[in-house]
Amino acid sequence: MAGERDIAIVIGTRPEAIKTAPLLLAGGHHPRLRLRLISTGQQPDYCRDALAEFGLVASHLLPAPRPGAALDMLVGHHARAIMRLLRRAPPALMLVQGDTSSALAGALAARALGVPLGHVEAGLRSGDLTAPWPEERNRRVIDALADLLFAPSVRAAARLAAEGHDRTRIHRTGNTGIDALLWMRARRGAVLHAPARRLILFTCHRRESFGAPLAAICAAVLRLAARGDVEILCPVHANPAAAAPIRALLGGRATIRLVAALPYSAMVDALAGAYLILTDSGGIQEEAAALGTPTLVLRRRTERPEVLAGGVALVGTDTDAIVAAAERLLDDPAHHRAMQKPAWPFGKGDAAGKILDHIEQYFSTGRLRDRPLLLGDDWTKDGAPKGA
Ligand SMILES: CC(=O)N[C@@H]1[C@@H](OP(=O)(O)OP(=O)(O)OC[C@H]2O[C@@H](n3ccc(=O)[nH]c3=O)[C@H](O)[C@@H]2O)O[C@H](CO)[C@@H](O)[C@@H]1O
Repeated sequence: MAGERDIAIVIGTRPEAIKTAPLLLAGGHHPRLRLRLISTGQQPDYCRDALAEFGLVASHLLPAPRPGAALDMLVGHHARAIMRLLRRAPPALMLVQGDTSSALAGALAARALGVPLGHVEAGLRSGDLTAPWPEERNRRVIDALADLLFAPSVRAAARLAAEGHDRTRIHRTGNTGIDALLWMRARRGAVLHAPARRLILFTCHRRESFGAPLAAICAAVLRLAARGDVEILCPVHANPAAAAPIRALLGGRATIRLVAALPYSAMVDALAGAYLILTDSGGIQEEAAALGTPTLVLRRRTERPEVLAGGVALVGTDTDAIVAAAERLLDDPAHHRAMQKPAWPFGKGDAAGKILDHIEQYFSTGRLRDRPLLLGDDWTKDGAPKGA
């Protein structure tokens, strides 16, 4: 259509597919923006399956890197492939989501092509470059390269301002992961809680968990499984570095179900129906907070401290600490009820529409808003969030 702006969205992994789906759904019939998805091939099957859950297909699938390529080699591989695809007809704007190698590659390619860049989920920080690695590094670099910073929370927007980013580029939109969660929940049936044996949903796939931390986490899971009053469901990530030890340590137990990665629809059912969630995932922290499912985060650090006010607790990777926190939730109904508090620090599911509005404004005014978004009823004069 004449006058349409071409927006290229780069994705590479399952969470990126899930978190960009709402943008495609919201922008599907936009009169002035034409959105298309470029899948880098970092996790092609996960992306294809996750998009299919929303009735979506990527417009382009780039050649996958050779198996076993080192993580930082992926960035160069994906960036070159993106530039080869776009250099003859660069888009009006590129969007990347989150903090993966594909997201960093998309940001570098946008800069090399001279194309404006938007970052969805900008400003998440753990404050530790080693945890999570390389995501903390990736998102800091992407934010330094981006023209539009879509912050998922008040804290993330404040962090960007504190880092000196131009406040007129910072837009507090909420996270599209909540849009995806609510979209899927609206299409699923009522939540079925297992009356007799309570469901514990367990996922673990982060690089910094590999080795001793993962062994300690699995030792905690085995102790909980031995109680006899819980059923543990563990969707095993395709990454062999996570899958092999989990299968070796947890396989063959009657009360532990190891399954392949769940379709997003089934995952949302499990998140809503679980009595307790044990996870080192990032997105699941946001989803669990919104659903009010008590969750123990199996990490040293989280870039989502906003969720810790509700029913999500950071417990680390020590076996005894995980067992103690889980058993308190299993044996103290009042404590479990107190943790069943939905919290919405990452928005109410309208982030995609806000992002598209800001993109349109960027094009229509040719520059960003005059009045920095950070001043207003949520913010003090020096840009700190009120009550933070
Ligand atoms: C440092 C960090 O935290 N970075 C995060 C990381 O994503 P993550 O840690 O959230 O990754 P996963 O846990 O793999 O995916 C989670 C999604 O997948 C769904 N799911 C899970 C298991 C399954 O069997 N079936 C599913 O459907 C689940 O409900 C959820 O929506 O990278 C993203 C992209 O850059 C970032 O945005 C995000 O901050």
